Amino acid sequence: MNIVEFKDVTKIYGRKKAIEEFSFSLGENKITGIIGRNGAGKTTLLKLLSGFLVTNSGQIRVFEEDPFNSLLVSSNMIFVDDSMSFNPKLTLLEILESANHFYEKYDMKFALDLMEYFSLSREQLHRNLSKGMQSTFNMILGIASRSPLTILDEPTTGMDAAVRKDFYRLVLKDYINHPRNIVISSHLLGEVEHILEDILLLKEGKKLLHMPVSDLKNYGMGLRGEKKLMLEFIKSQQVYHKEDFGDQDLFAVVKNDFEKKTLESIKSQGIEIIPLSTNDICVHITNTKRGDIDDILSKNQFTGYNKKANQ
Ligand SMILES: Nc1ncnc2c1ncn2[C@@H]1O[C@H](COP(=O)(O)OP(=O)(O)OP(=O)(O)O)[C@@H](O)[C@H]1O
Repeated sequence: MNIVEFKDVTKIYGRKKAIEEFSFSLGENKITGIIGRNGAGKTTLLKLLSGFLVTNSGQIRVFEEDPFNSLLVSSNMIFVDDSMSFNPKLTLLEILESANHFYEKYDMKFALDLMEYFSLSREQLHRNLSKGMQSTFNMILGIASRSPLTILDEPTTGMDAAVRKDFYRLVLKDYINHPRNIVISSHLLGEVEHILEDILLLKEGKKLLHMPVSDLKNYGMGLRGEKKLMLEFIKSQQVYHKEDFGDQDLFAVVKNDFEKKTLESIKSQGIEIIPLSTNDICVHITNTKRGDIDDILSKNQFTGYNKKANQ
């Protein structure tokens, strides 16, 4: 059974289409990464999924219901992000107690053990915690809920490196012991990919791909060779990125839908095949800019910003 179904979903803020004709589904018990650059639409997608936002068009089903105003969805789902707000008078213990009351599978002992491990005092108020400690507490609240649909929106914001490491280990181990659907958004695939099974990649509100992380490794590849030869070869390919490499060569990132014999033929012509990391593949296929940061730097290094000329 699919836990989540999106069919042609569009969400517009003013004139901005944050999510556009988006369709995907999530089966049972997986860790899925929602990956995309800043502004790609990750948070909007997760808020639609959680029933916090209504669509402009299209259909969403979560546990076979429209998530908006659904008690079934809210009691089986937890949404964790760094802007969670609580009654300011409640202590951390009281917040956990109310979650324990609401969520059927809540593991209060686990939550309290984690609080102790991360040096969070039960008597503290949430608003008095540092940013990183708030994220840590929110993560404890979310993981201990054991919600069938656990949504973590950029959960590591503000956490230091050691806490991040513990966080990823905790999510993975707890998921193995208590399988459920965990959806994590991030703009850093490299940081989360070791705990993900599937990746849903967004670009400018649209779905670019949804596949097992292991398949993403072969989705794109780097090619380098003599410029003229390369330009001739890549003109019939889907090219995500190209840049000069020295005076003579060109480097390009292309979609990998080549047959084995084509690869052998290009190698024999002197084009080198360069394997890319999944993170590099994501960066290149979600790139929206023309040129790169070096172009801006080289344009500005001698002149600087001339206020008068620009007035
Ligand atoms: N409440 C809003 N009103 C108007 N525009 C919005 C609103 N929320 C989001 N947007 C716009 O919708 C687009 C998608 O935003 P969203 O927050 O979903 O992206 P994101 O992928 O989560 O970004 P980030 O990684 O920077 O958090 C952006 O262009 C953003 O400016």
